[in-house]
Amino acid sequence: MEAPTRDSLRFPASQAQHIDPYIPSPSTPPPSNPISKPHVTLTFATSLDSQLSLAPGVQTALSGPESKAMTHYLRSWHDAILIGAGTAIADNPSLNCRIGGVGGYGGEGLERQPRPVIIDPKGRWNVTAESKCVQLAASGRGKGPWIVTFRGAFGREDKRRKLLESVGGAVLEITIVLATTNSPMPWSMILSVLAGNGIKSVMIEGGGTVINGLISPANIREVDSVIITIAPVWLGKGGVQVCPDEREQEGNKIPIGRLKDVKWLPLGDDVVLCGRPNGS
Ligand SMILES: NC(=O)C1=CN([C@@H]2O[C@H](COP(=O)(O)OP(=O)(O)OC[C@H]3O[C@@H](n4cnc5c(N)ncnc54)[C@H](OP(=O)(O)O)[C@@H]3O)[C@@H](O)[C@H]2O)C=CC1
Ligand SMILES: Nc1nc(O)c(N)c(N[C@@H]2O[C@H](COP(=O)(O)O)[C@@H](O)[C@H]2O)n1
Repeated sequence: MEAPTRDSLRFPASQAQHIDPYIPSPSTPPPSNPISKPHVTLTFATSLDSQLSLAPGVQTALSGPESKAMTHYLRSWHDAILIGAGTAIADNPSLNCRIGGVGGYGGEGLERQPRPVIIDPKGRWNVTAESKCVQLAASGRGKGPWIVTFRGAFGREDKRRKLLESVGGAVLEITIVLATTNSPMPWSMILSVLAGNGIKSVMIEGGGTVINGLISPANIREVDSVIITIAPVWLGKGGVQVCPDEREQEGNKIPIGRLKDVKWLPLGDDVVLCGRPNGS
């Protein structure tokens, strides 16, 4: 293995040992046989007022350097990293792993680089050769992105499809009859498409629509573990909030859910909360 590059990140083993039980890592490798659903780690950074960013469409740095390194450690142990179209458009993200020793940052080829996956049912993301994740794939520092979409959103001749394919990415199409054109894709279907394409573990990073959808009672069973960075900052009203729809039972409001196997890990100025949804 080559030496890690100067711009690579490092996450110490003394901290990684607390995270490893929640992810498919050396101590808990994924199964070798084909699976119907990948391991799902839901992971994001939030403010003290439960917000992901200052405003819709705005990227906001919340994680400090230590928790950012933790996120890249997670990226190094998942086959894929998934975001919604809103995040792809707002952030122009890299979606690669910059931990020293992985492919492109001192390691061989694309070893332990996650596959970027963007949920874009209507083909809203204007991915170009200048998009960061495309540039990284073209220069061997990340895998080509996959877009999961409805059949027809990207035509056969759509130049975005050809661009993705030229860097090892793809458009994965779902054919399904939904109640309305705005109905969400069922998460079970998204995850089964990923499993069918060899993905055994996926970390889902956001944004608000994706997270609130996954922590709703209908979908929370799809989530295996939750790793949340909490930054010591209030962003104020008007940001992108993590707050799922309320839940009622026999006319009374009840909690959406609670985590079990909880661990709190201070990392720099932030604290990282690990847990598993009760029932998973
Ligand atoms: N702090 C953090 O850790 C993170 C912060 N962010 C921030 O979050 C914000 C973006 O959040 P948001 O605007 O809610 O966008 P999202 O990234 O959640 O994307 C939402 C869009 O993705 C598509 N989508 C999501 N789920 C589904 C589904 N089940 N089926 C079909 N389509 C789906 C829809 O596209 P369509 O509308 O075309 O149907 C939807 O409008 C940005 O400001 C970003 O910076 C993002 C990630 C992490
Ligand atoms: N862990 C974390 N902390 C923050 O403060 C963030 N804003 C995010 N955002 C997520 O990371 C993506 C950007 O990552 P790259 O460095 O460009 O690879 C962004 O798209 C969000 O998914 N995450």
